[in-house]
Amino acid sequence: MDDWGPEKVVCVSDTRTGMRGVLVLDNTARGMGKGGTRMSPTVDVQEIARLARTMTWKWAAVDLFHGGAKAGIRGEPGPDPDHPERKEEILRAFARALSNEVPREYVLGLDMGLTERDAAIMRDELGDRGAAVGLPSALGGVPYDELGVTGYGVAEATEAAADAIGLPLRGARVALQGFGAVGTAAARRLDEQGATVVAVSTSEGAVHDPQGLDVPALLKLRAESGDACVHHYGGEHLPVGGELRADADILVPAAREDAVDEDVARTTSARLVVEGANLPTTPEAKAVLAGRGIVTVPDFIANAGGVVAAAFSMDARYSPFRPEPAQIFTTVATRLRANTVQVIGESRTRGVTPHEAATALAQERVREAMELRGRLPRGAAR
Ligand SMILES: NC(=O)c1ccc[n+]([C@@H]2O[C@H](COP(=O)([O-])OP(=O)(O)OC[C@H]3O[C@@H](n4cnc5c(N)ncnc54)[C@H](O)[C@@H]3O)[C@@H](O)[C@H]2O)c1
Repeated sequence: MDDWGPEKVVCVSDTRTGMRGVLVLDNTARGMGKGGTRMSPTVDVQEIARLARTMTWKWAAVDLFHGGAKAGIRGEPGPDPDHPERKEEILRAFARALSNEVPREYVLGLDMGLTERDAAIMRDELGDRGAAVGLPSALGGVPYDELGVTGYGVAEATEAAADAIGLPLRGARVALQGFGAVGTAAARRLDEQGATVVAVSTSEGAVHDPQGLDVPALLKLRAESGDACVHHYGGEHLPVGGELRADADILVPAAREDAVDEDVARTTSARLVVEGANLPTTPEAKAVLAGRGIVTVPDFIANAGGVVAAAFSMDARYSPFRPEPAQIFTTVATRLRANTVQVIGESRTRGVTPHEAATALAQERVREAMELRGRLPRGAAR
């Protein structure tokens, strides 16, 4: 709890189904609270409050008018063989318990542990078309991962950042960690942009070719055999993590947290790191990269494509028309490019890291909105 928020915390429970959950509205100065709904056995108020705060900064950094919020349901998200209806009962109980807040103050959505089908159930329970986003496409939802919106945005941010540091993307060598929803879409777009993708990994291993991998062939193998695609691709194979040490101009960690550690930061040949995953660089590594003059595009700037798509879904809730993917892609490209250039510029002028610059920018935007709405704490400097 501080001057930013949270504005409202609602804990809910239901003894009949055993449902326990929480909704946190963090800061709504720039617009109504929006953030996904997660289900995990360890959810607690503090975790959801922290994630809601992250959403406050994420929306402000991408300059879209929503505020920070997040919701969580405590429970096993997987199927319960002894009680197959249990998850649905819990989801319905959770949605009912929040009927005062949803959809006026919060819209249910997807995060860890929930699927599109779960979003459909919660929307059904509240009987309001506006109650949830993240719906299956048969109900008008936007399939972000299928479209590859986030990875596309990562590639657009990469091109803008490369331009900003005087490194033409055409011909630049890119090493990519992770070949899932984000990694595949980033690789596809980077290939279209003329970059040379020299290394790609999945949890099964990595493939490497200093002359450039055949990205369309790898994408085809990925569609056929998932993460095992790396075993079916010819050429040089590296162990998991080898891709981060490959000779490259640009590093795109798009798989997991803390992948770029101090050792990678000290030895990488890259001039640019673009964070496709959430929190892929340790704080120590960030400091080392900054010290070596290697520019990092922060996660909440580079992977905000999903957030932009979520904004379109929010807008489309009461419309009978499906949001047009072409319009989403254009907005993702324009916004993420502009934000990347602005954050790199500010980090140079202020002499701070891009992460610090991005956070400061987001905080200034929220502060300005609070001031305009008369929400600054008494005595705060105006
Ligand atoms: N999907 C989105 O729209 C989105 C939006 C914002 C942020 N993110 C973040 O991006 C990251 C990736 O998400 P995703 O949706 O692509 O997940 P995903 O599950 O679709 O794919 C993850 C990929 O990473 C690989 N991987 C896992 N551990 C690895 C390791 N140690 N080394 C190499 N590869 C490894 C997996 O094999 C898989 O190919 C996560 O941090 C996620 O939070 C995703």
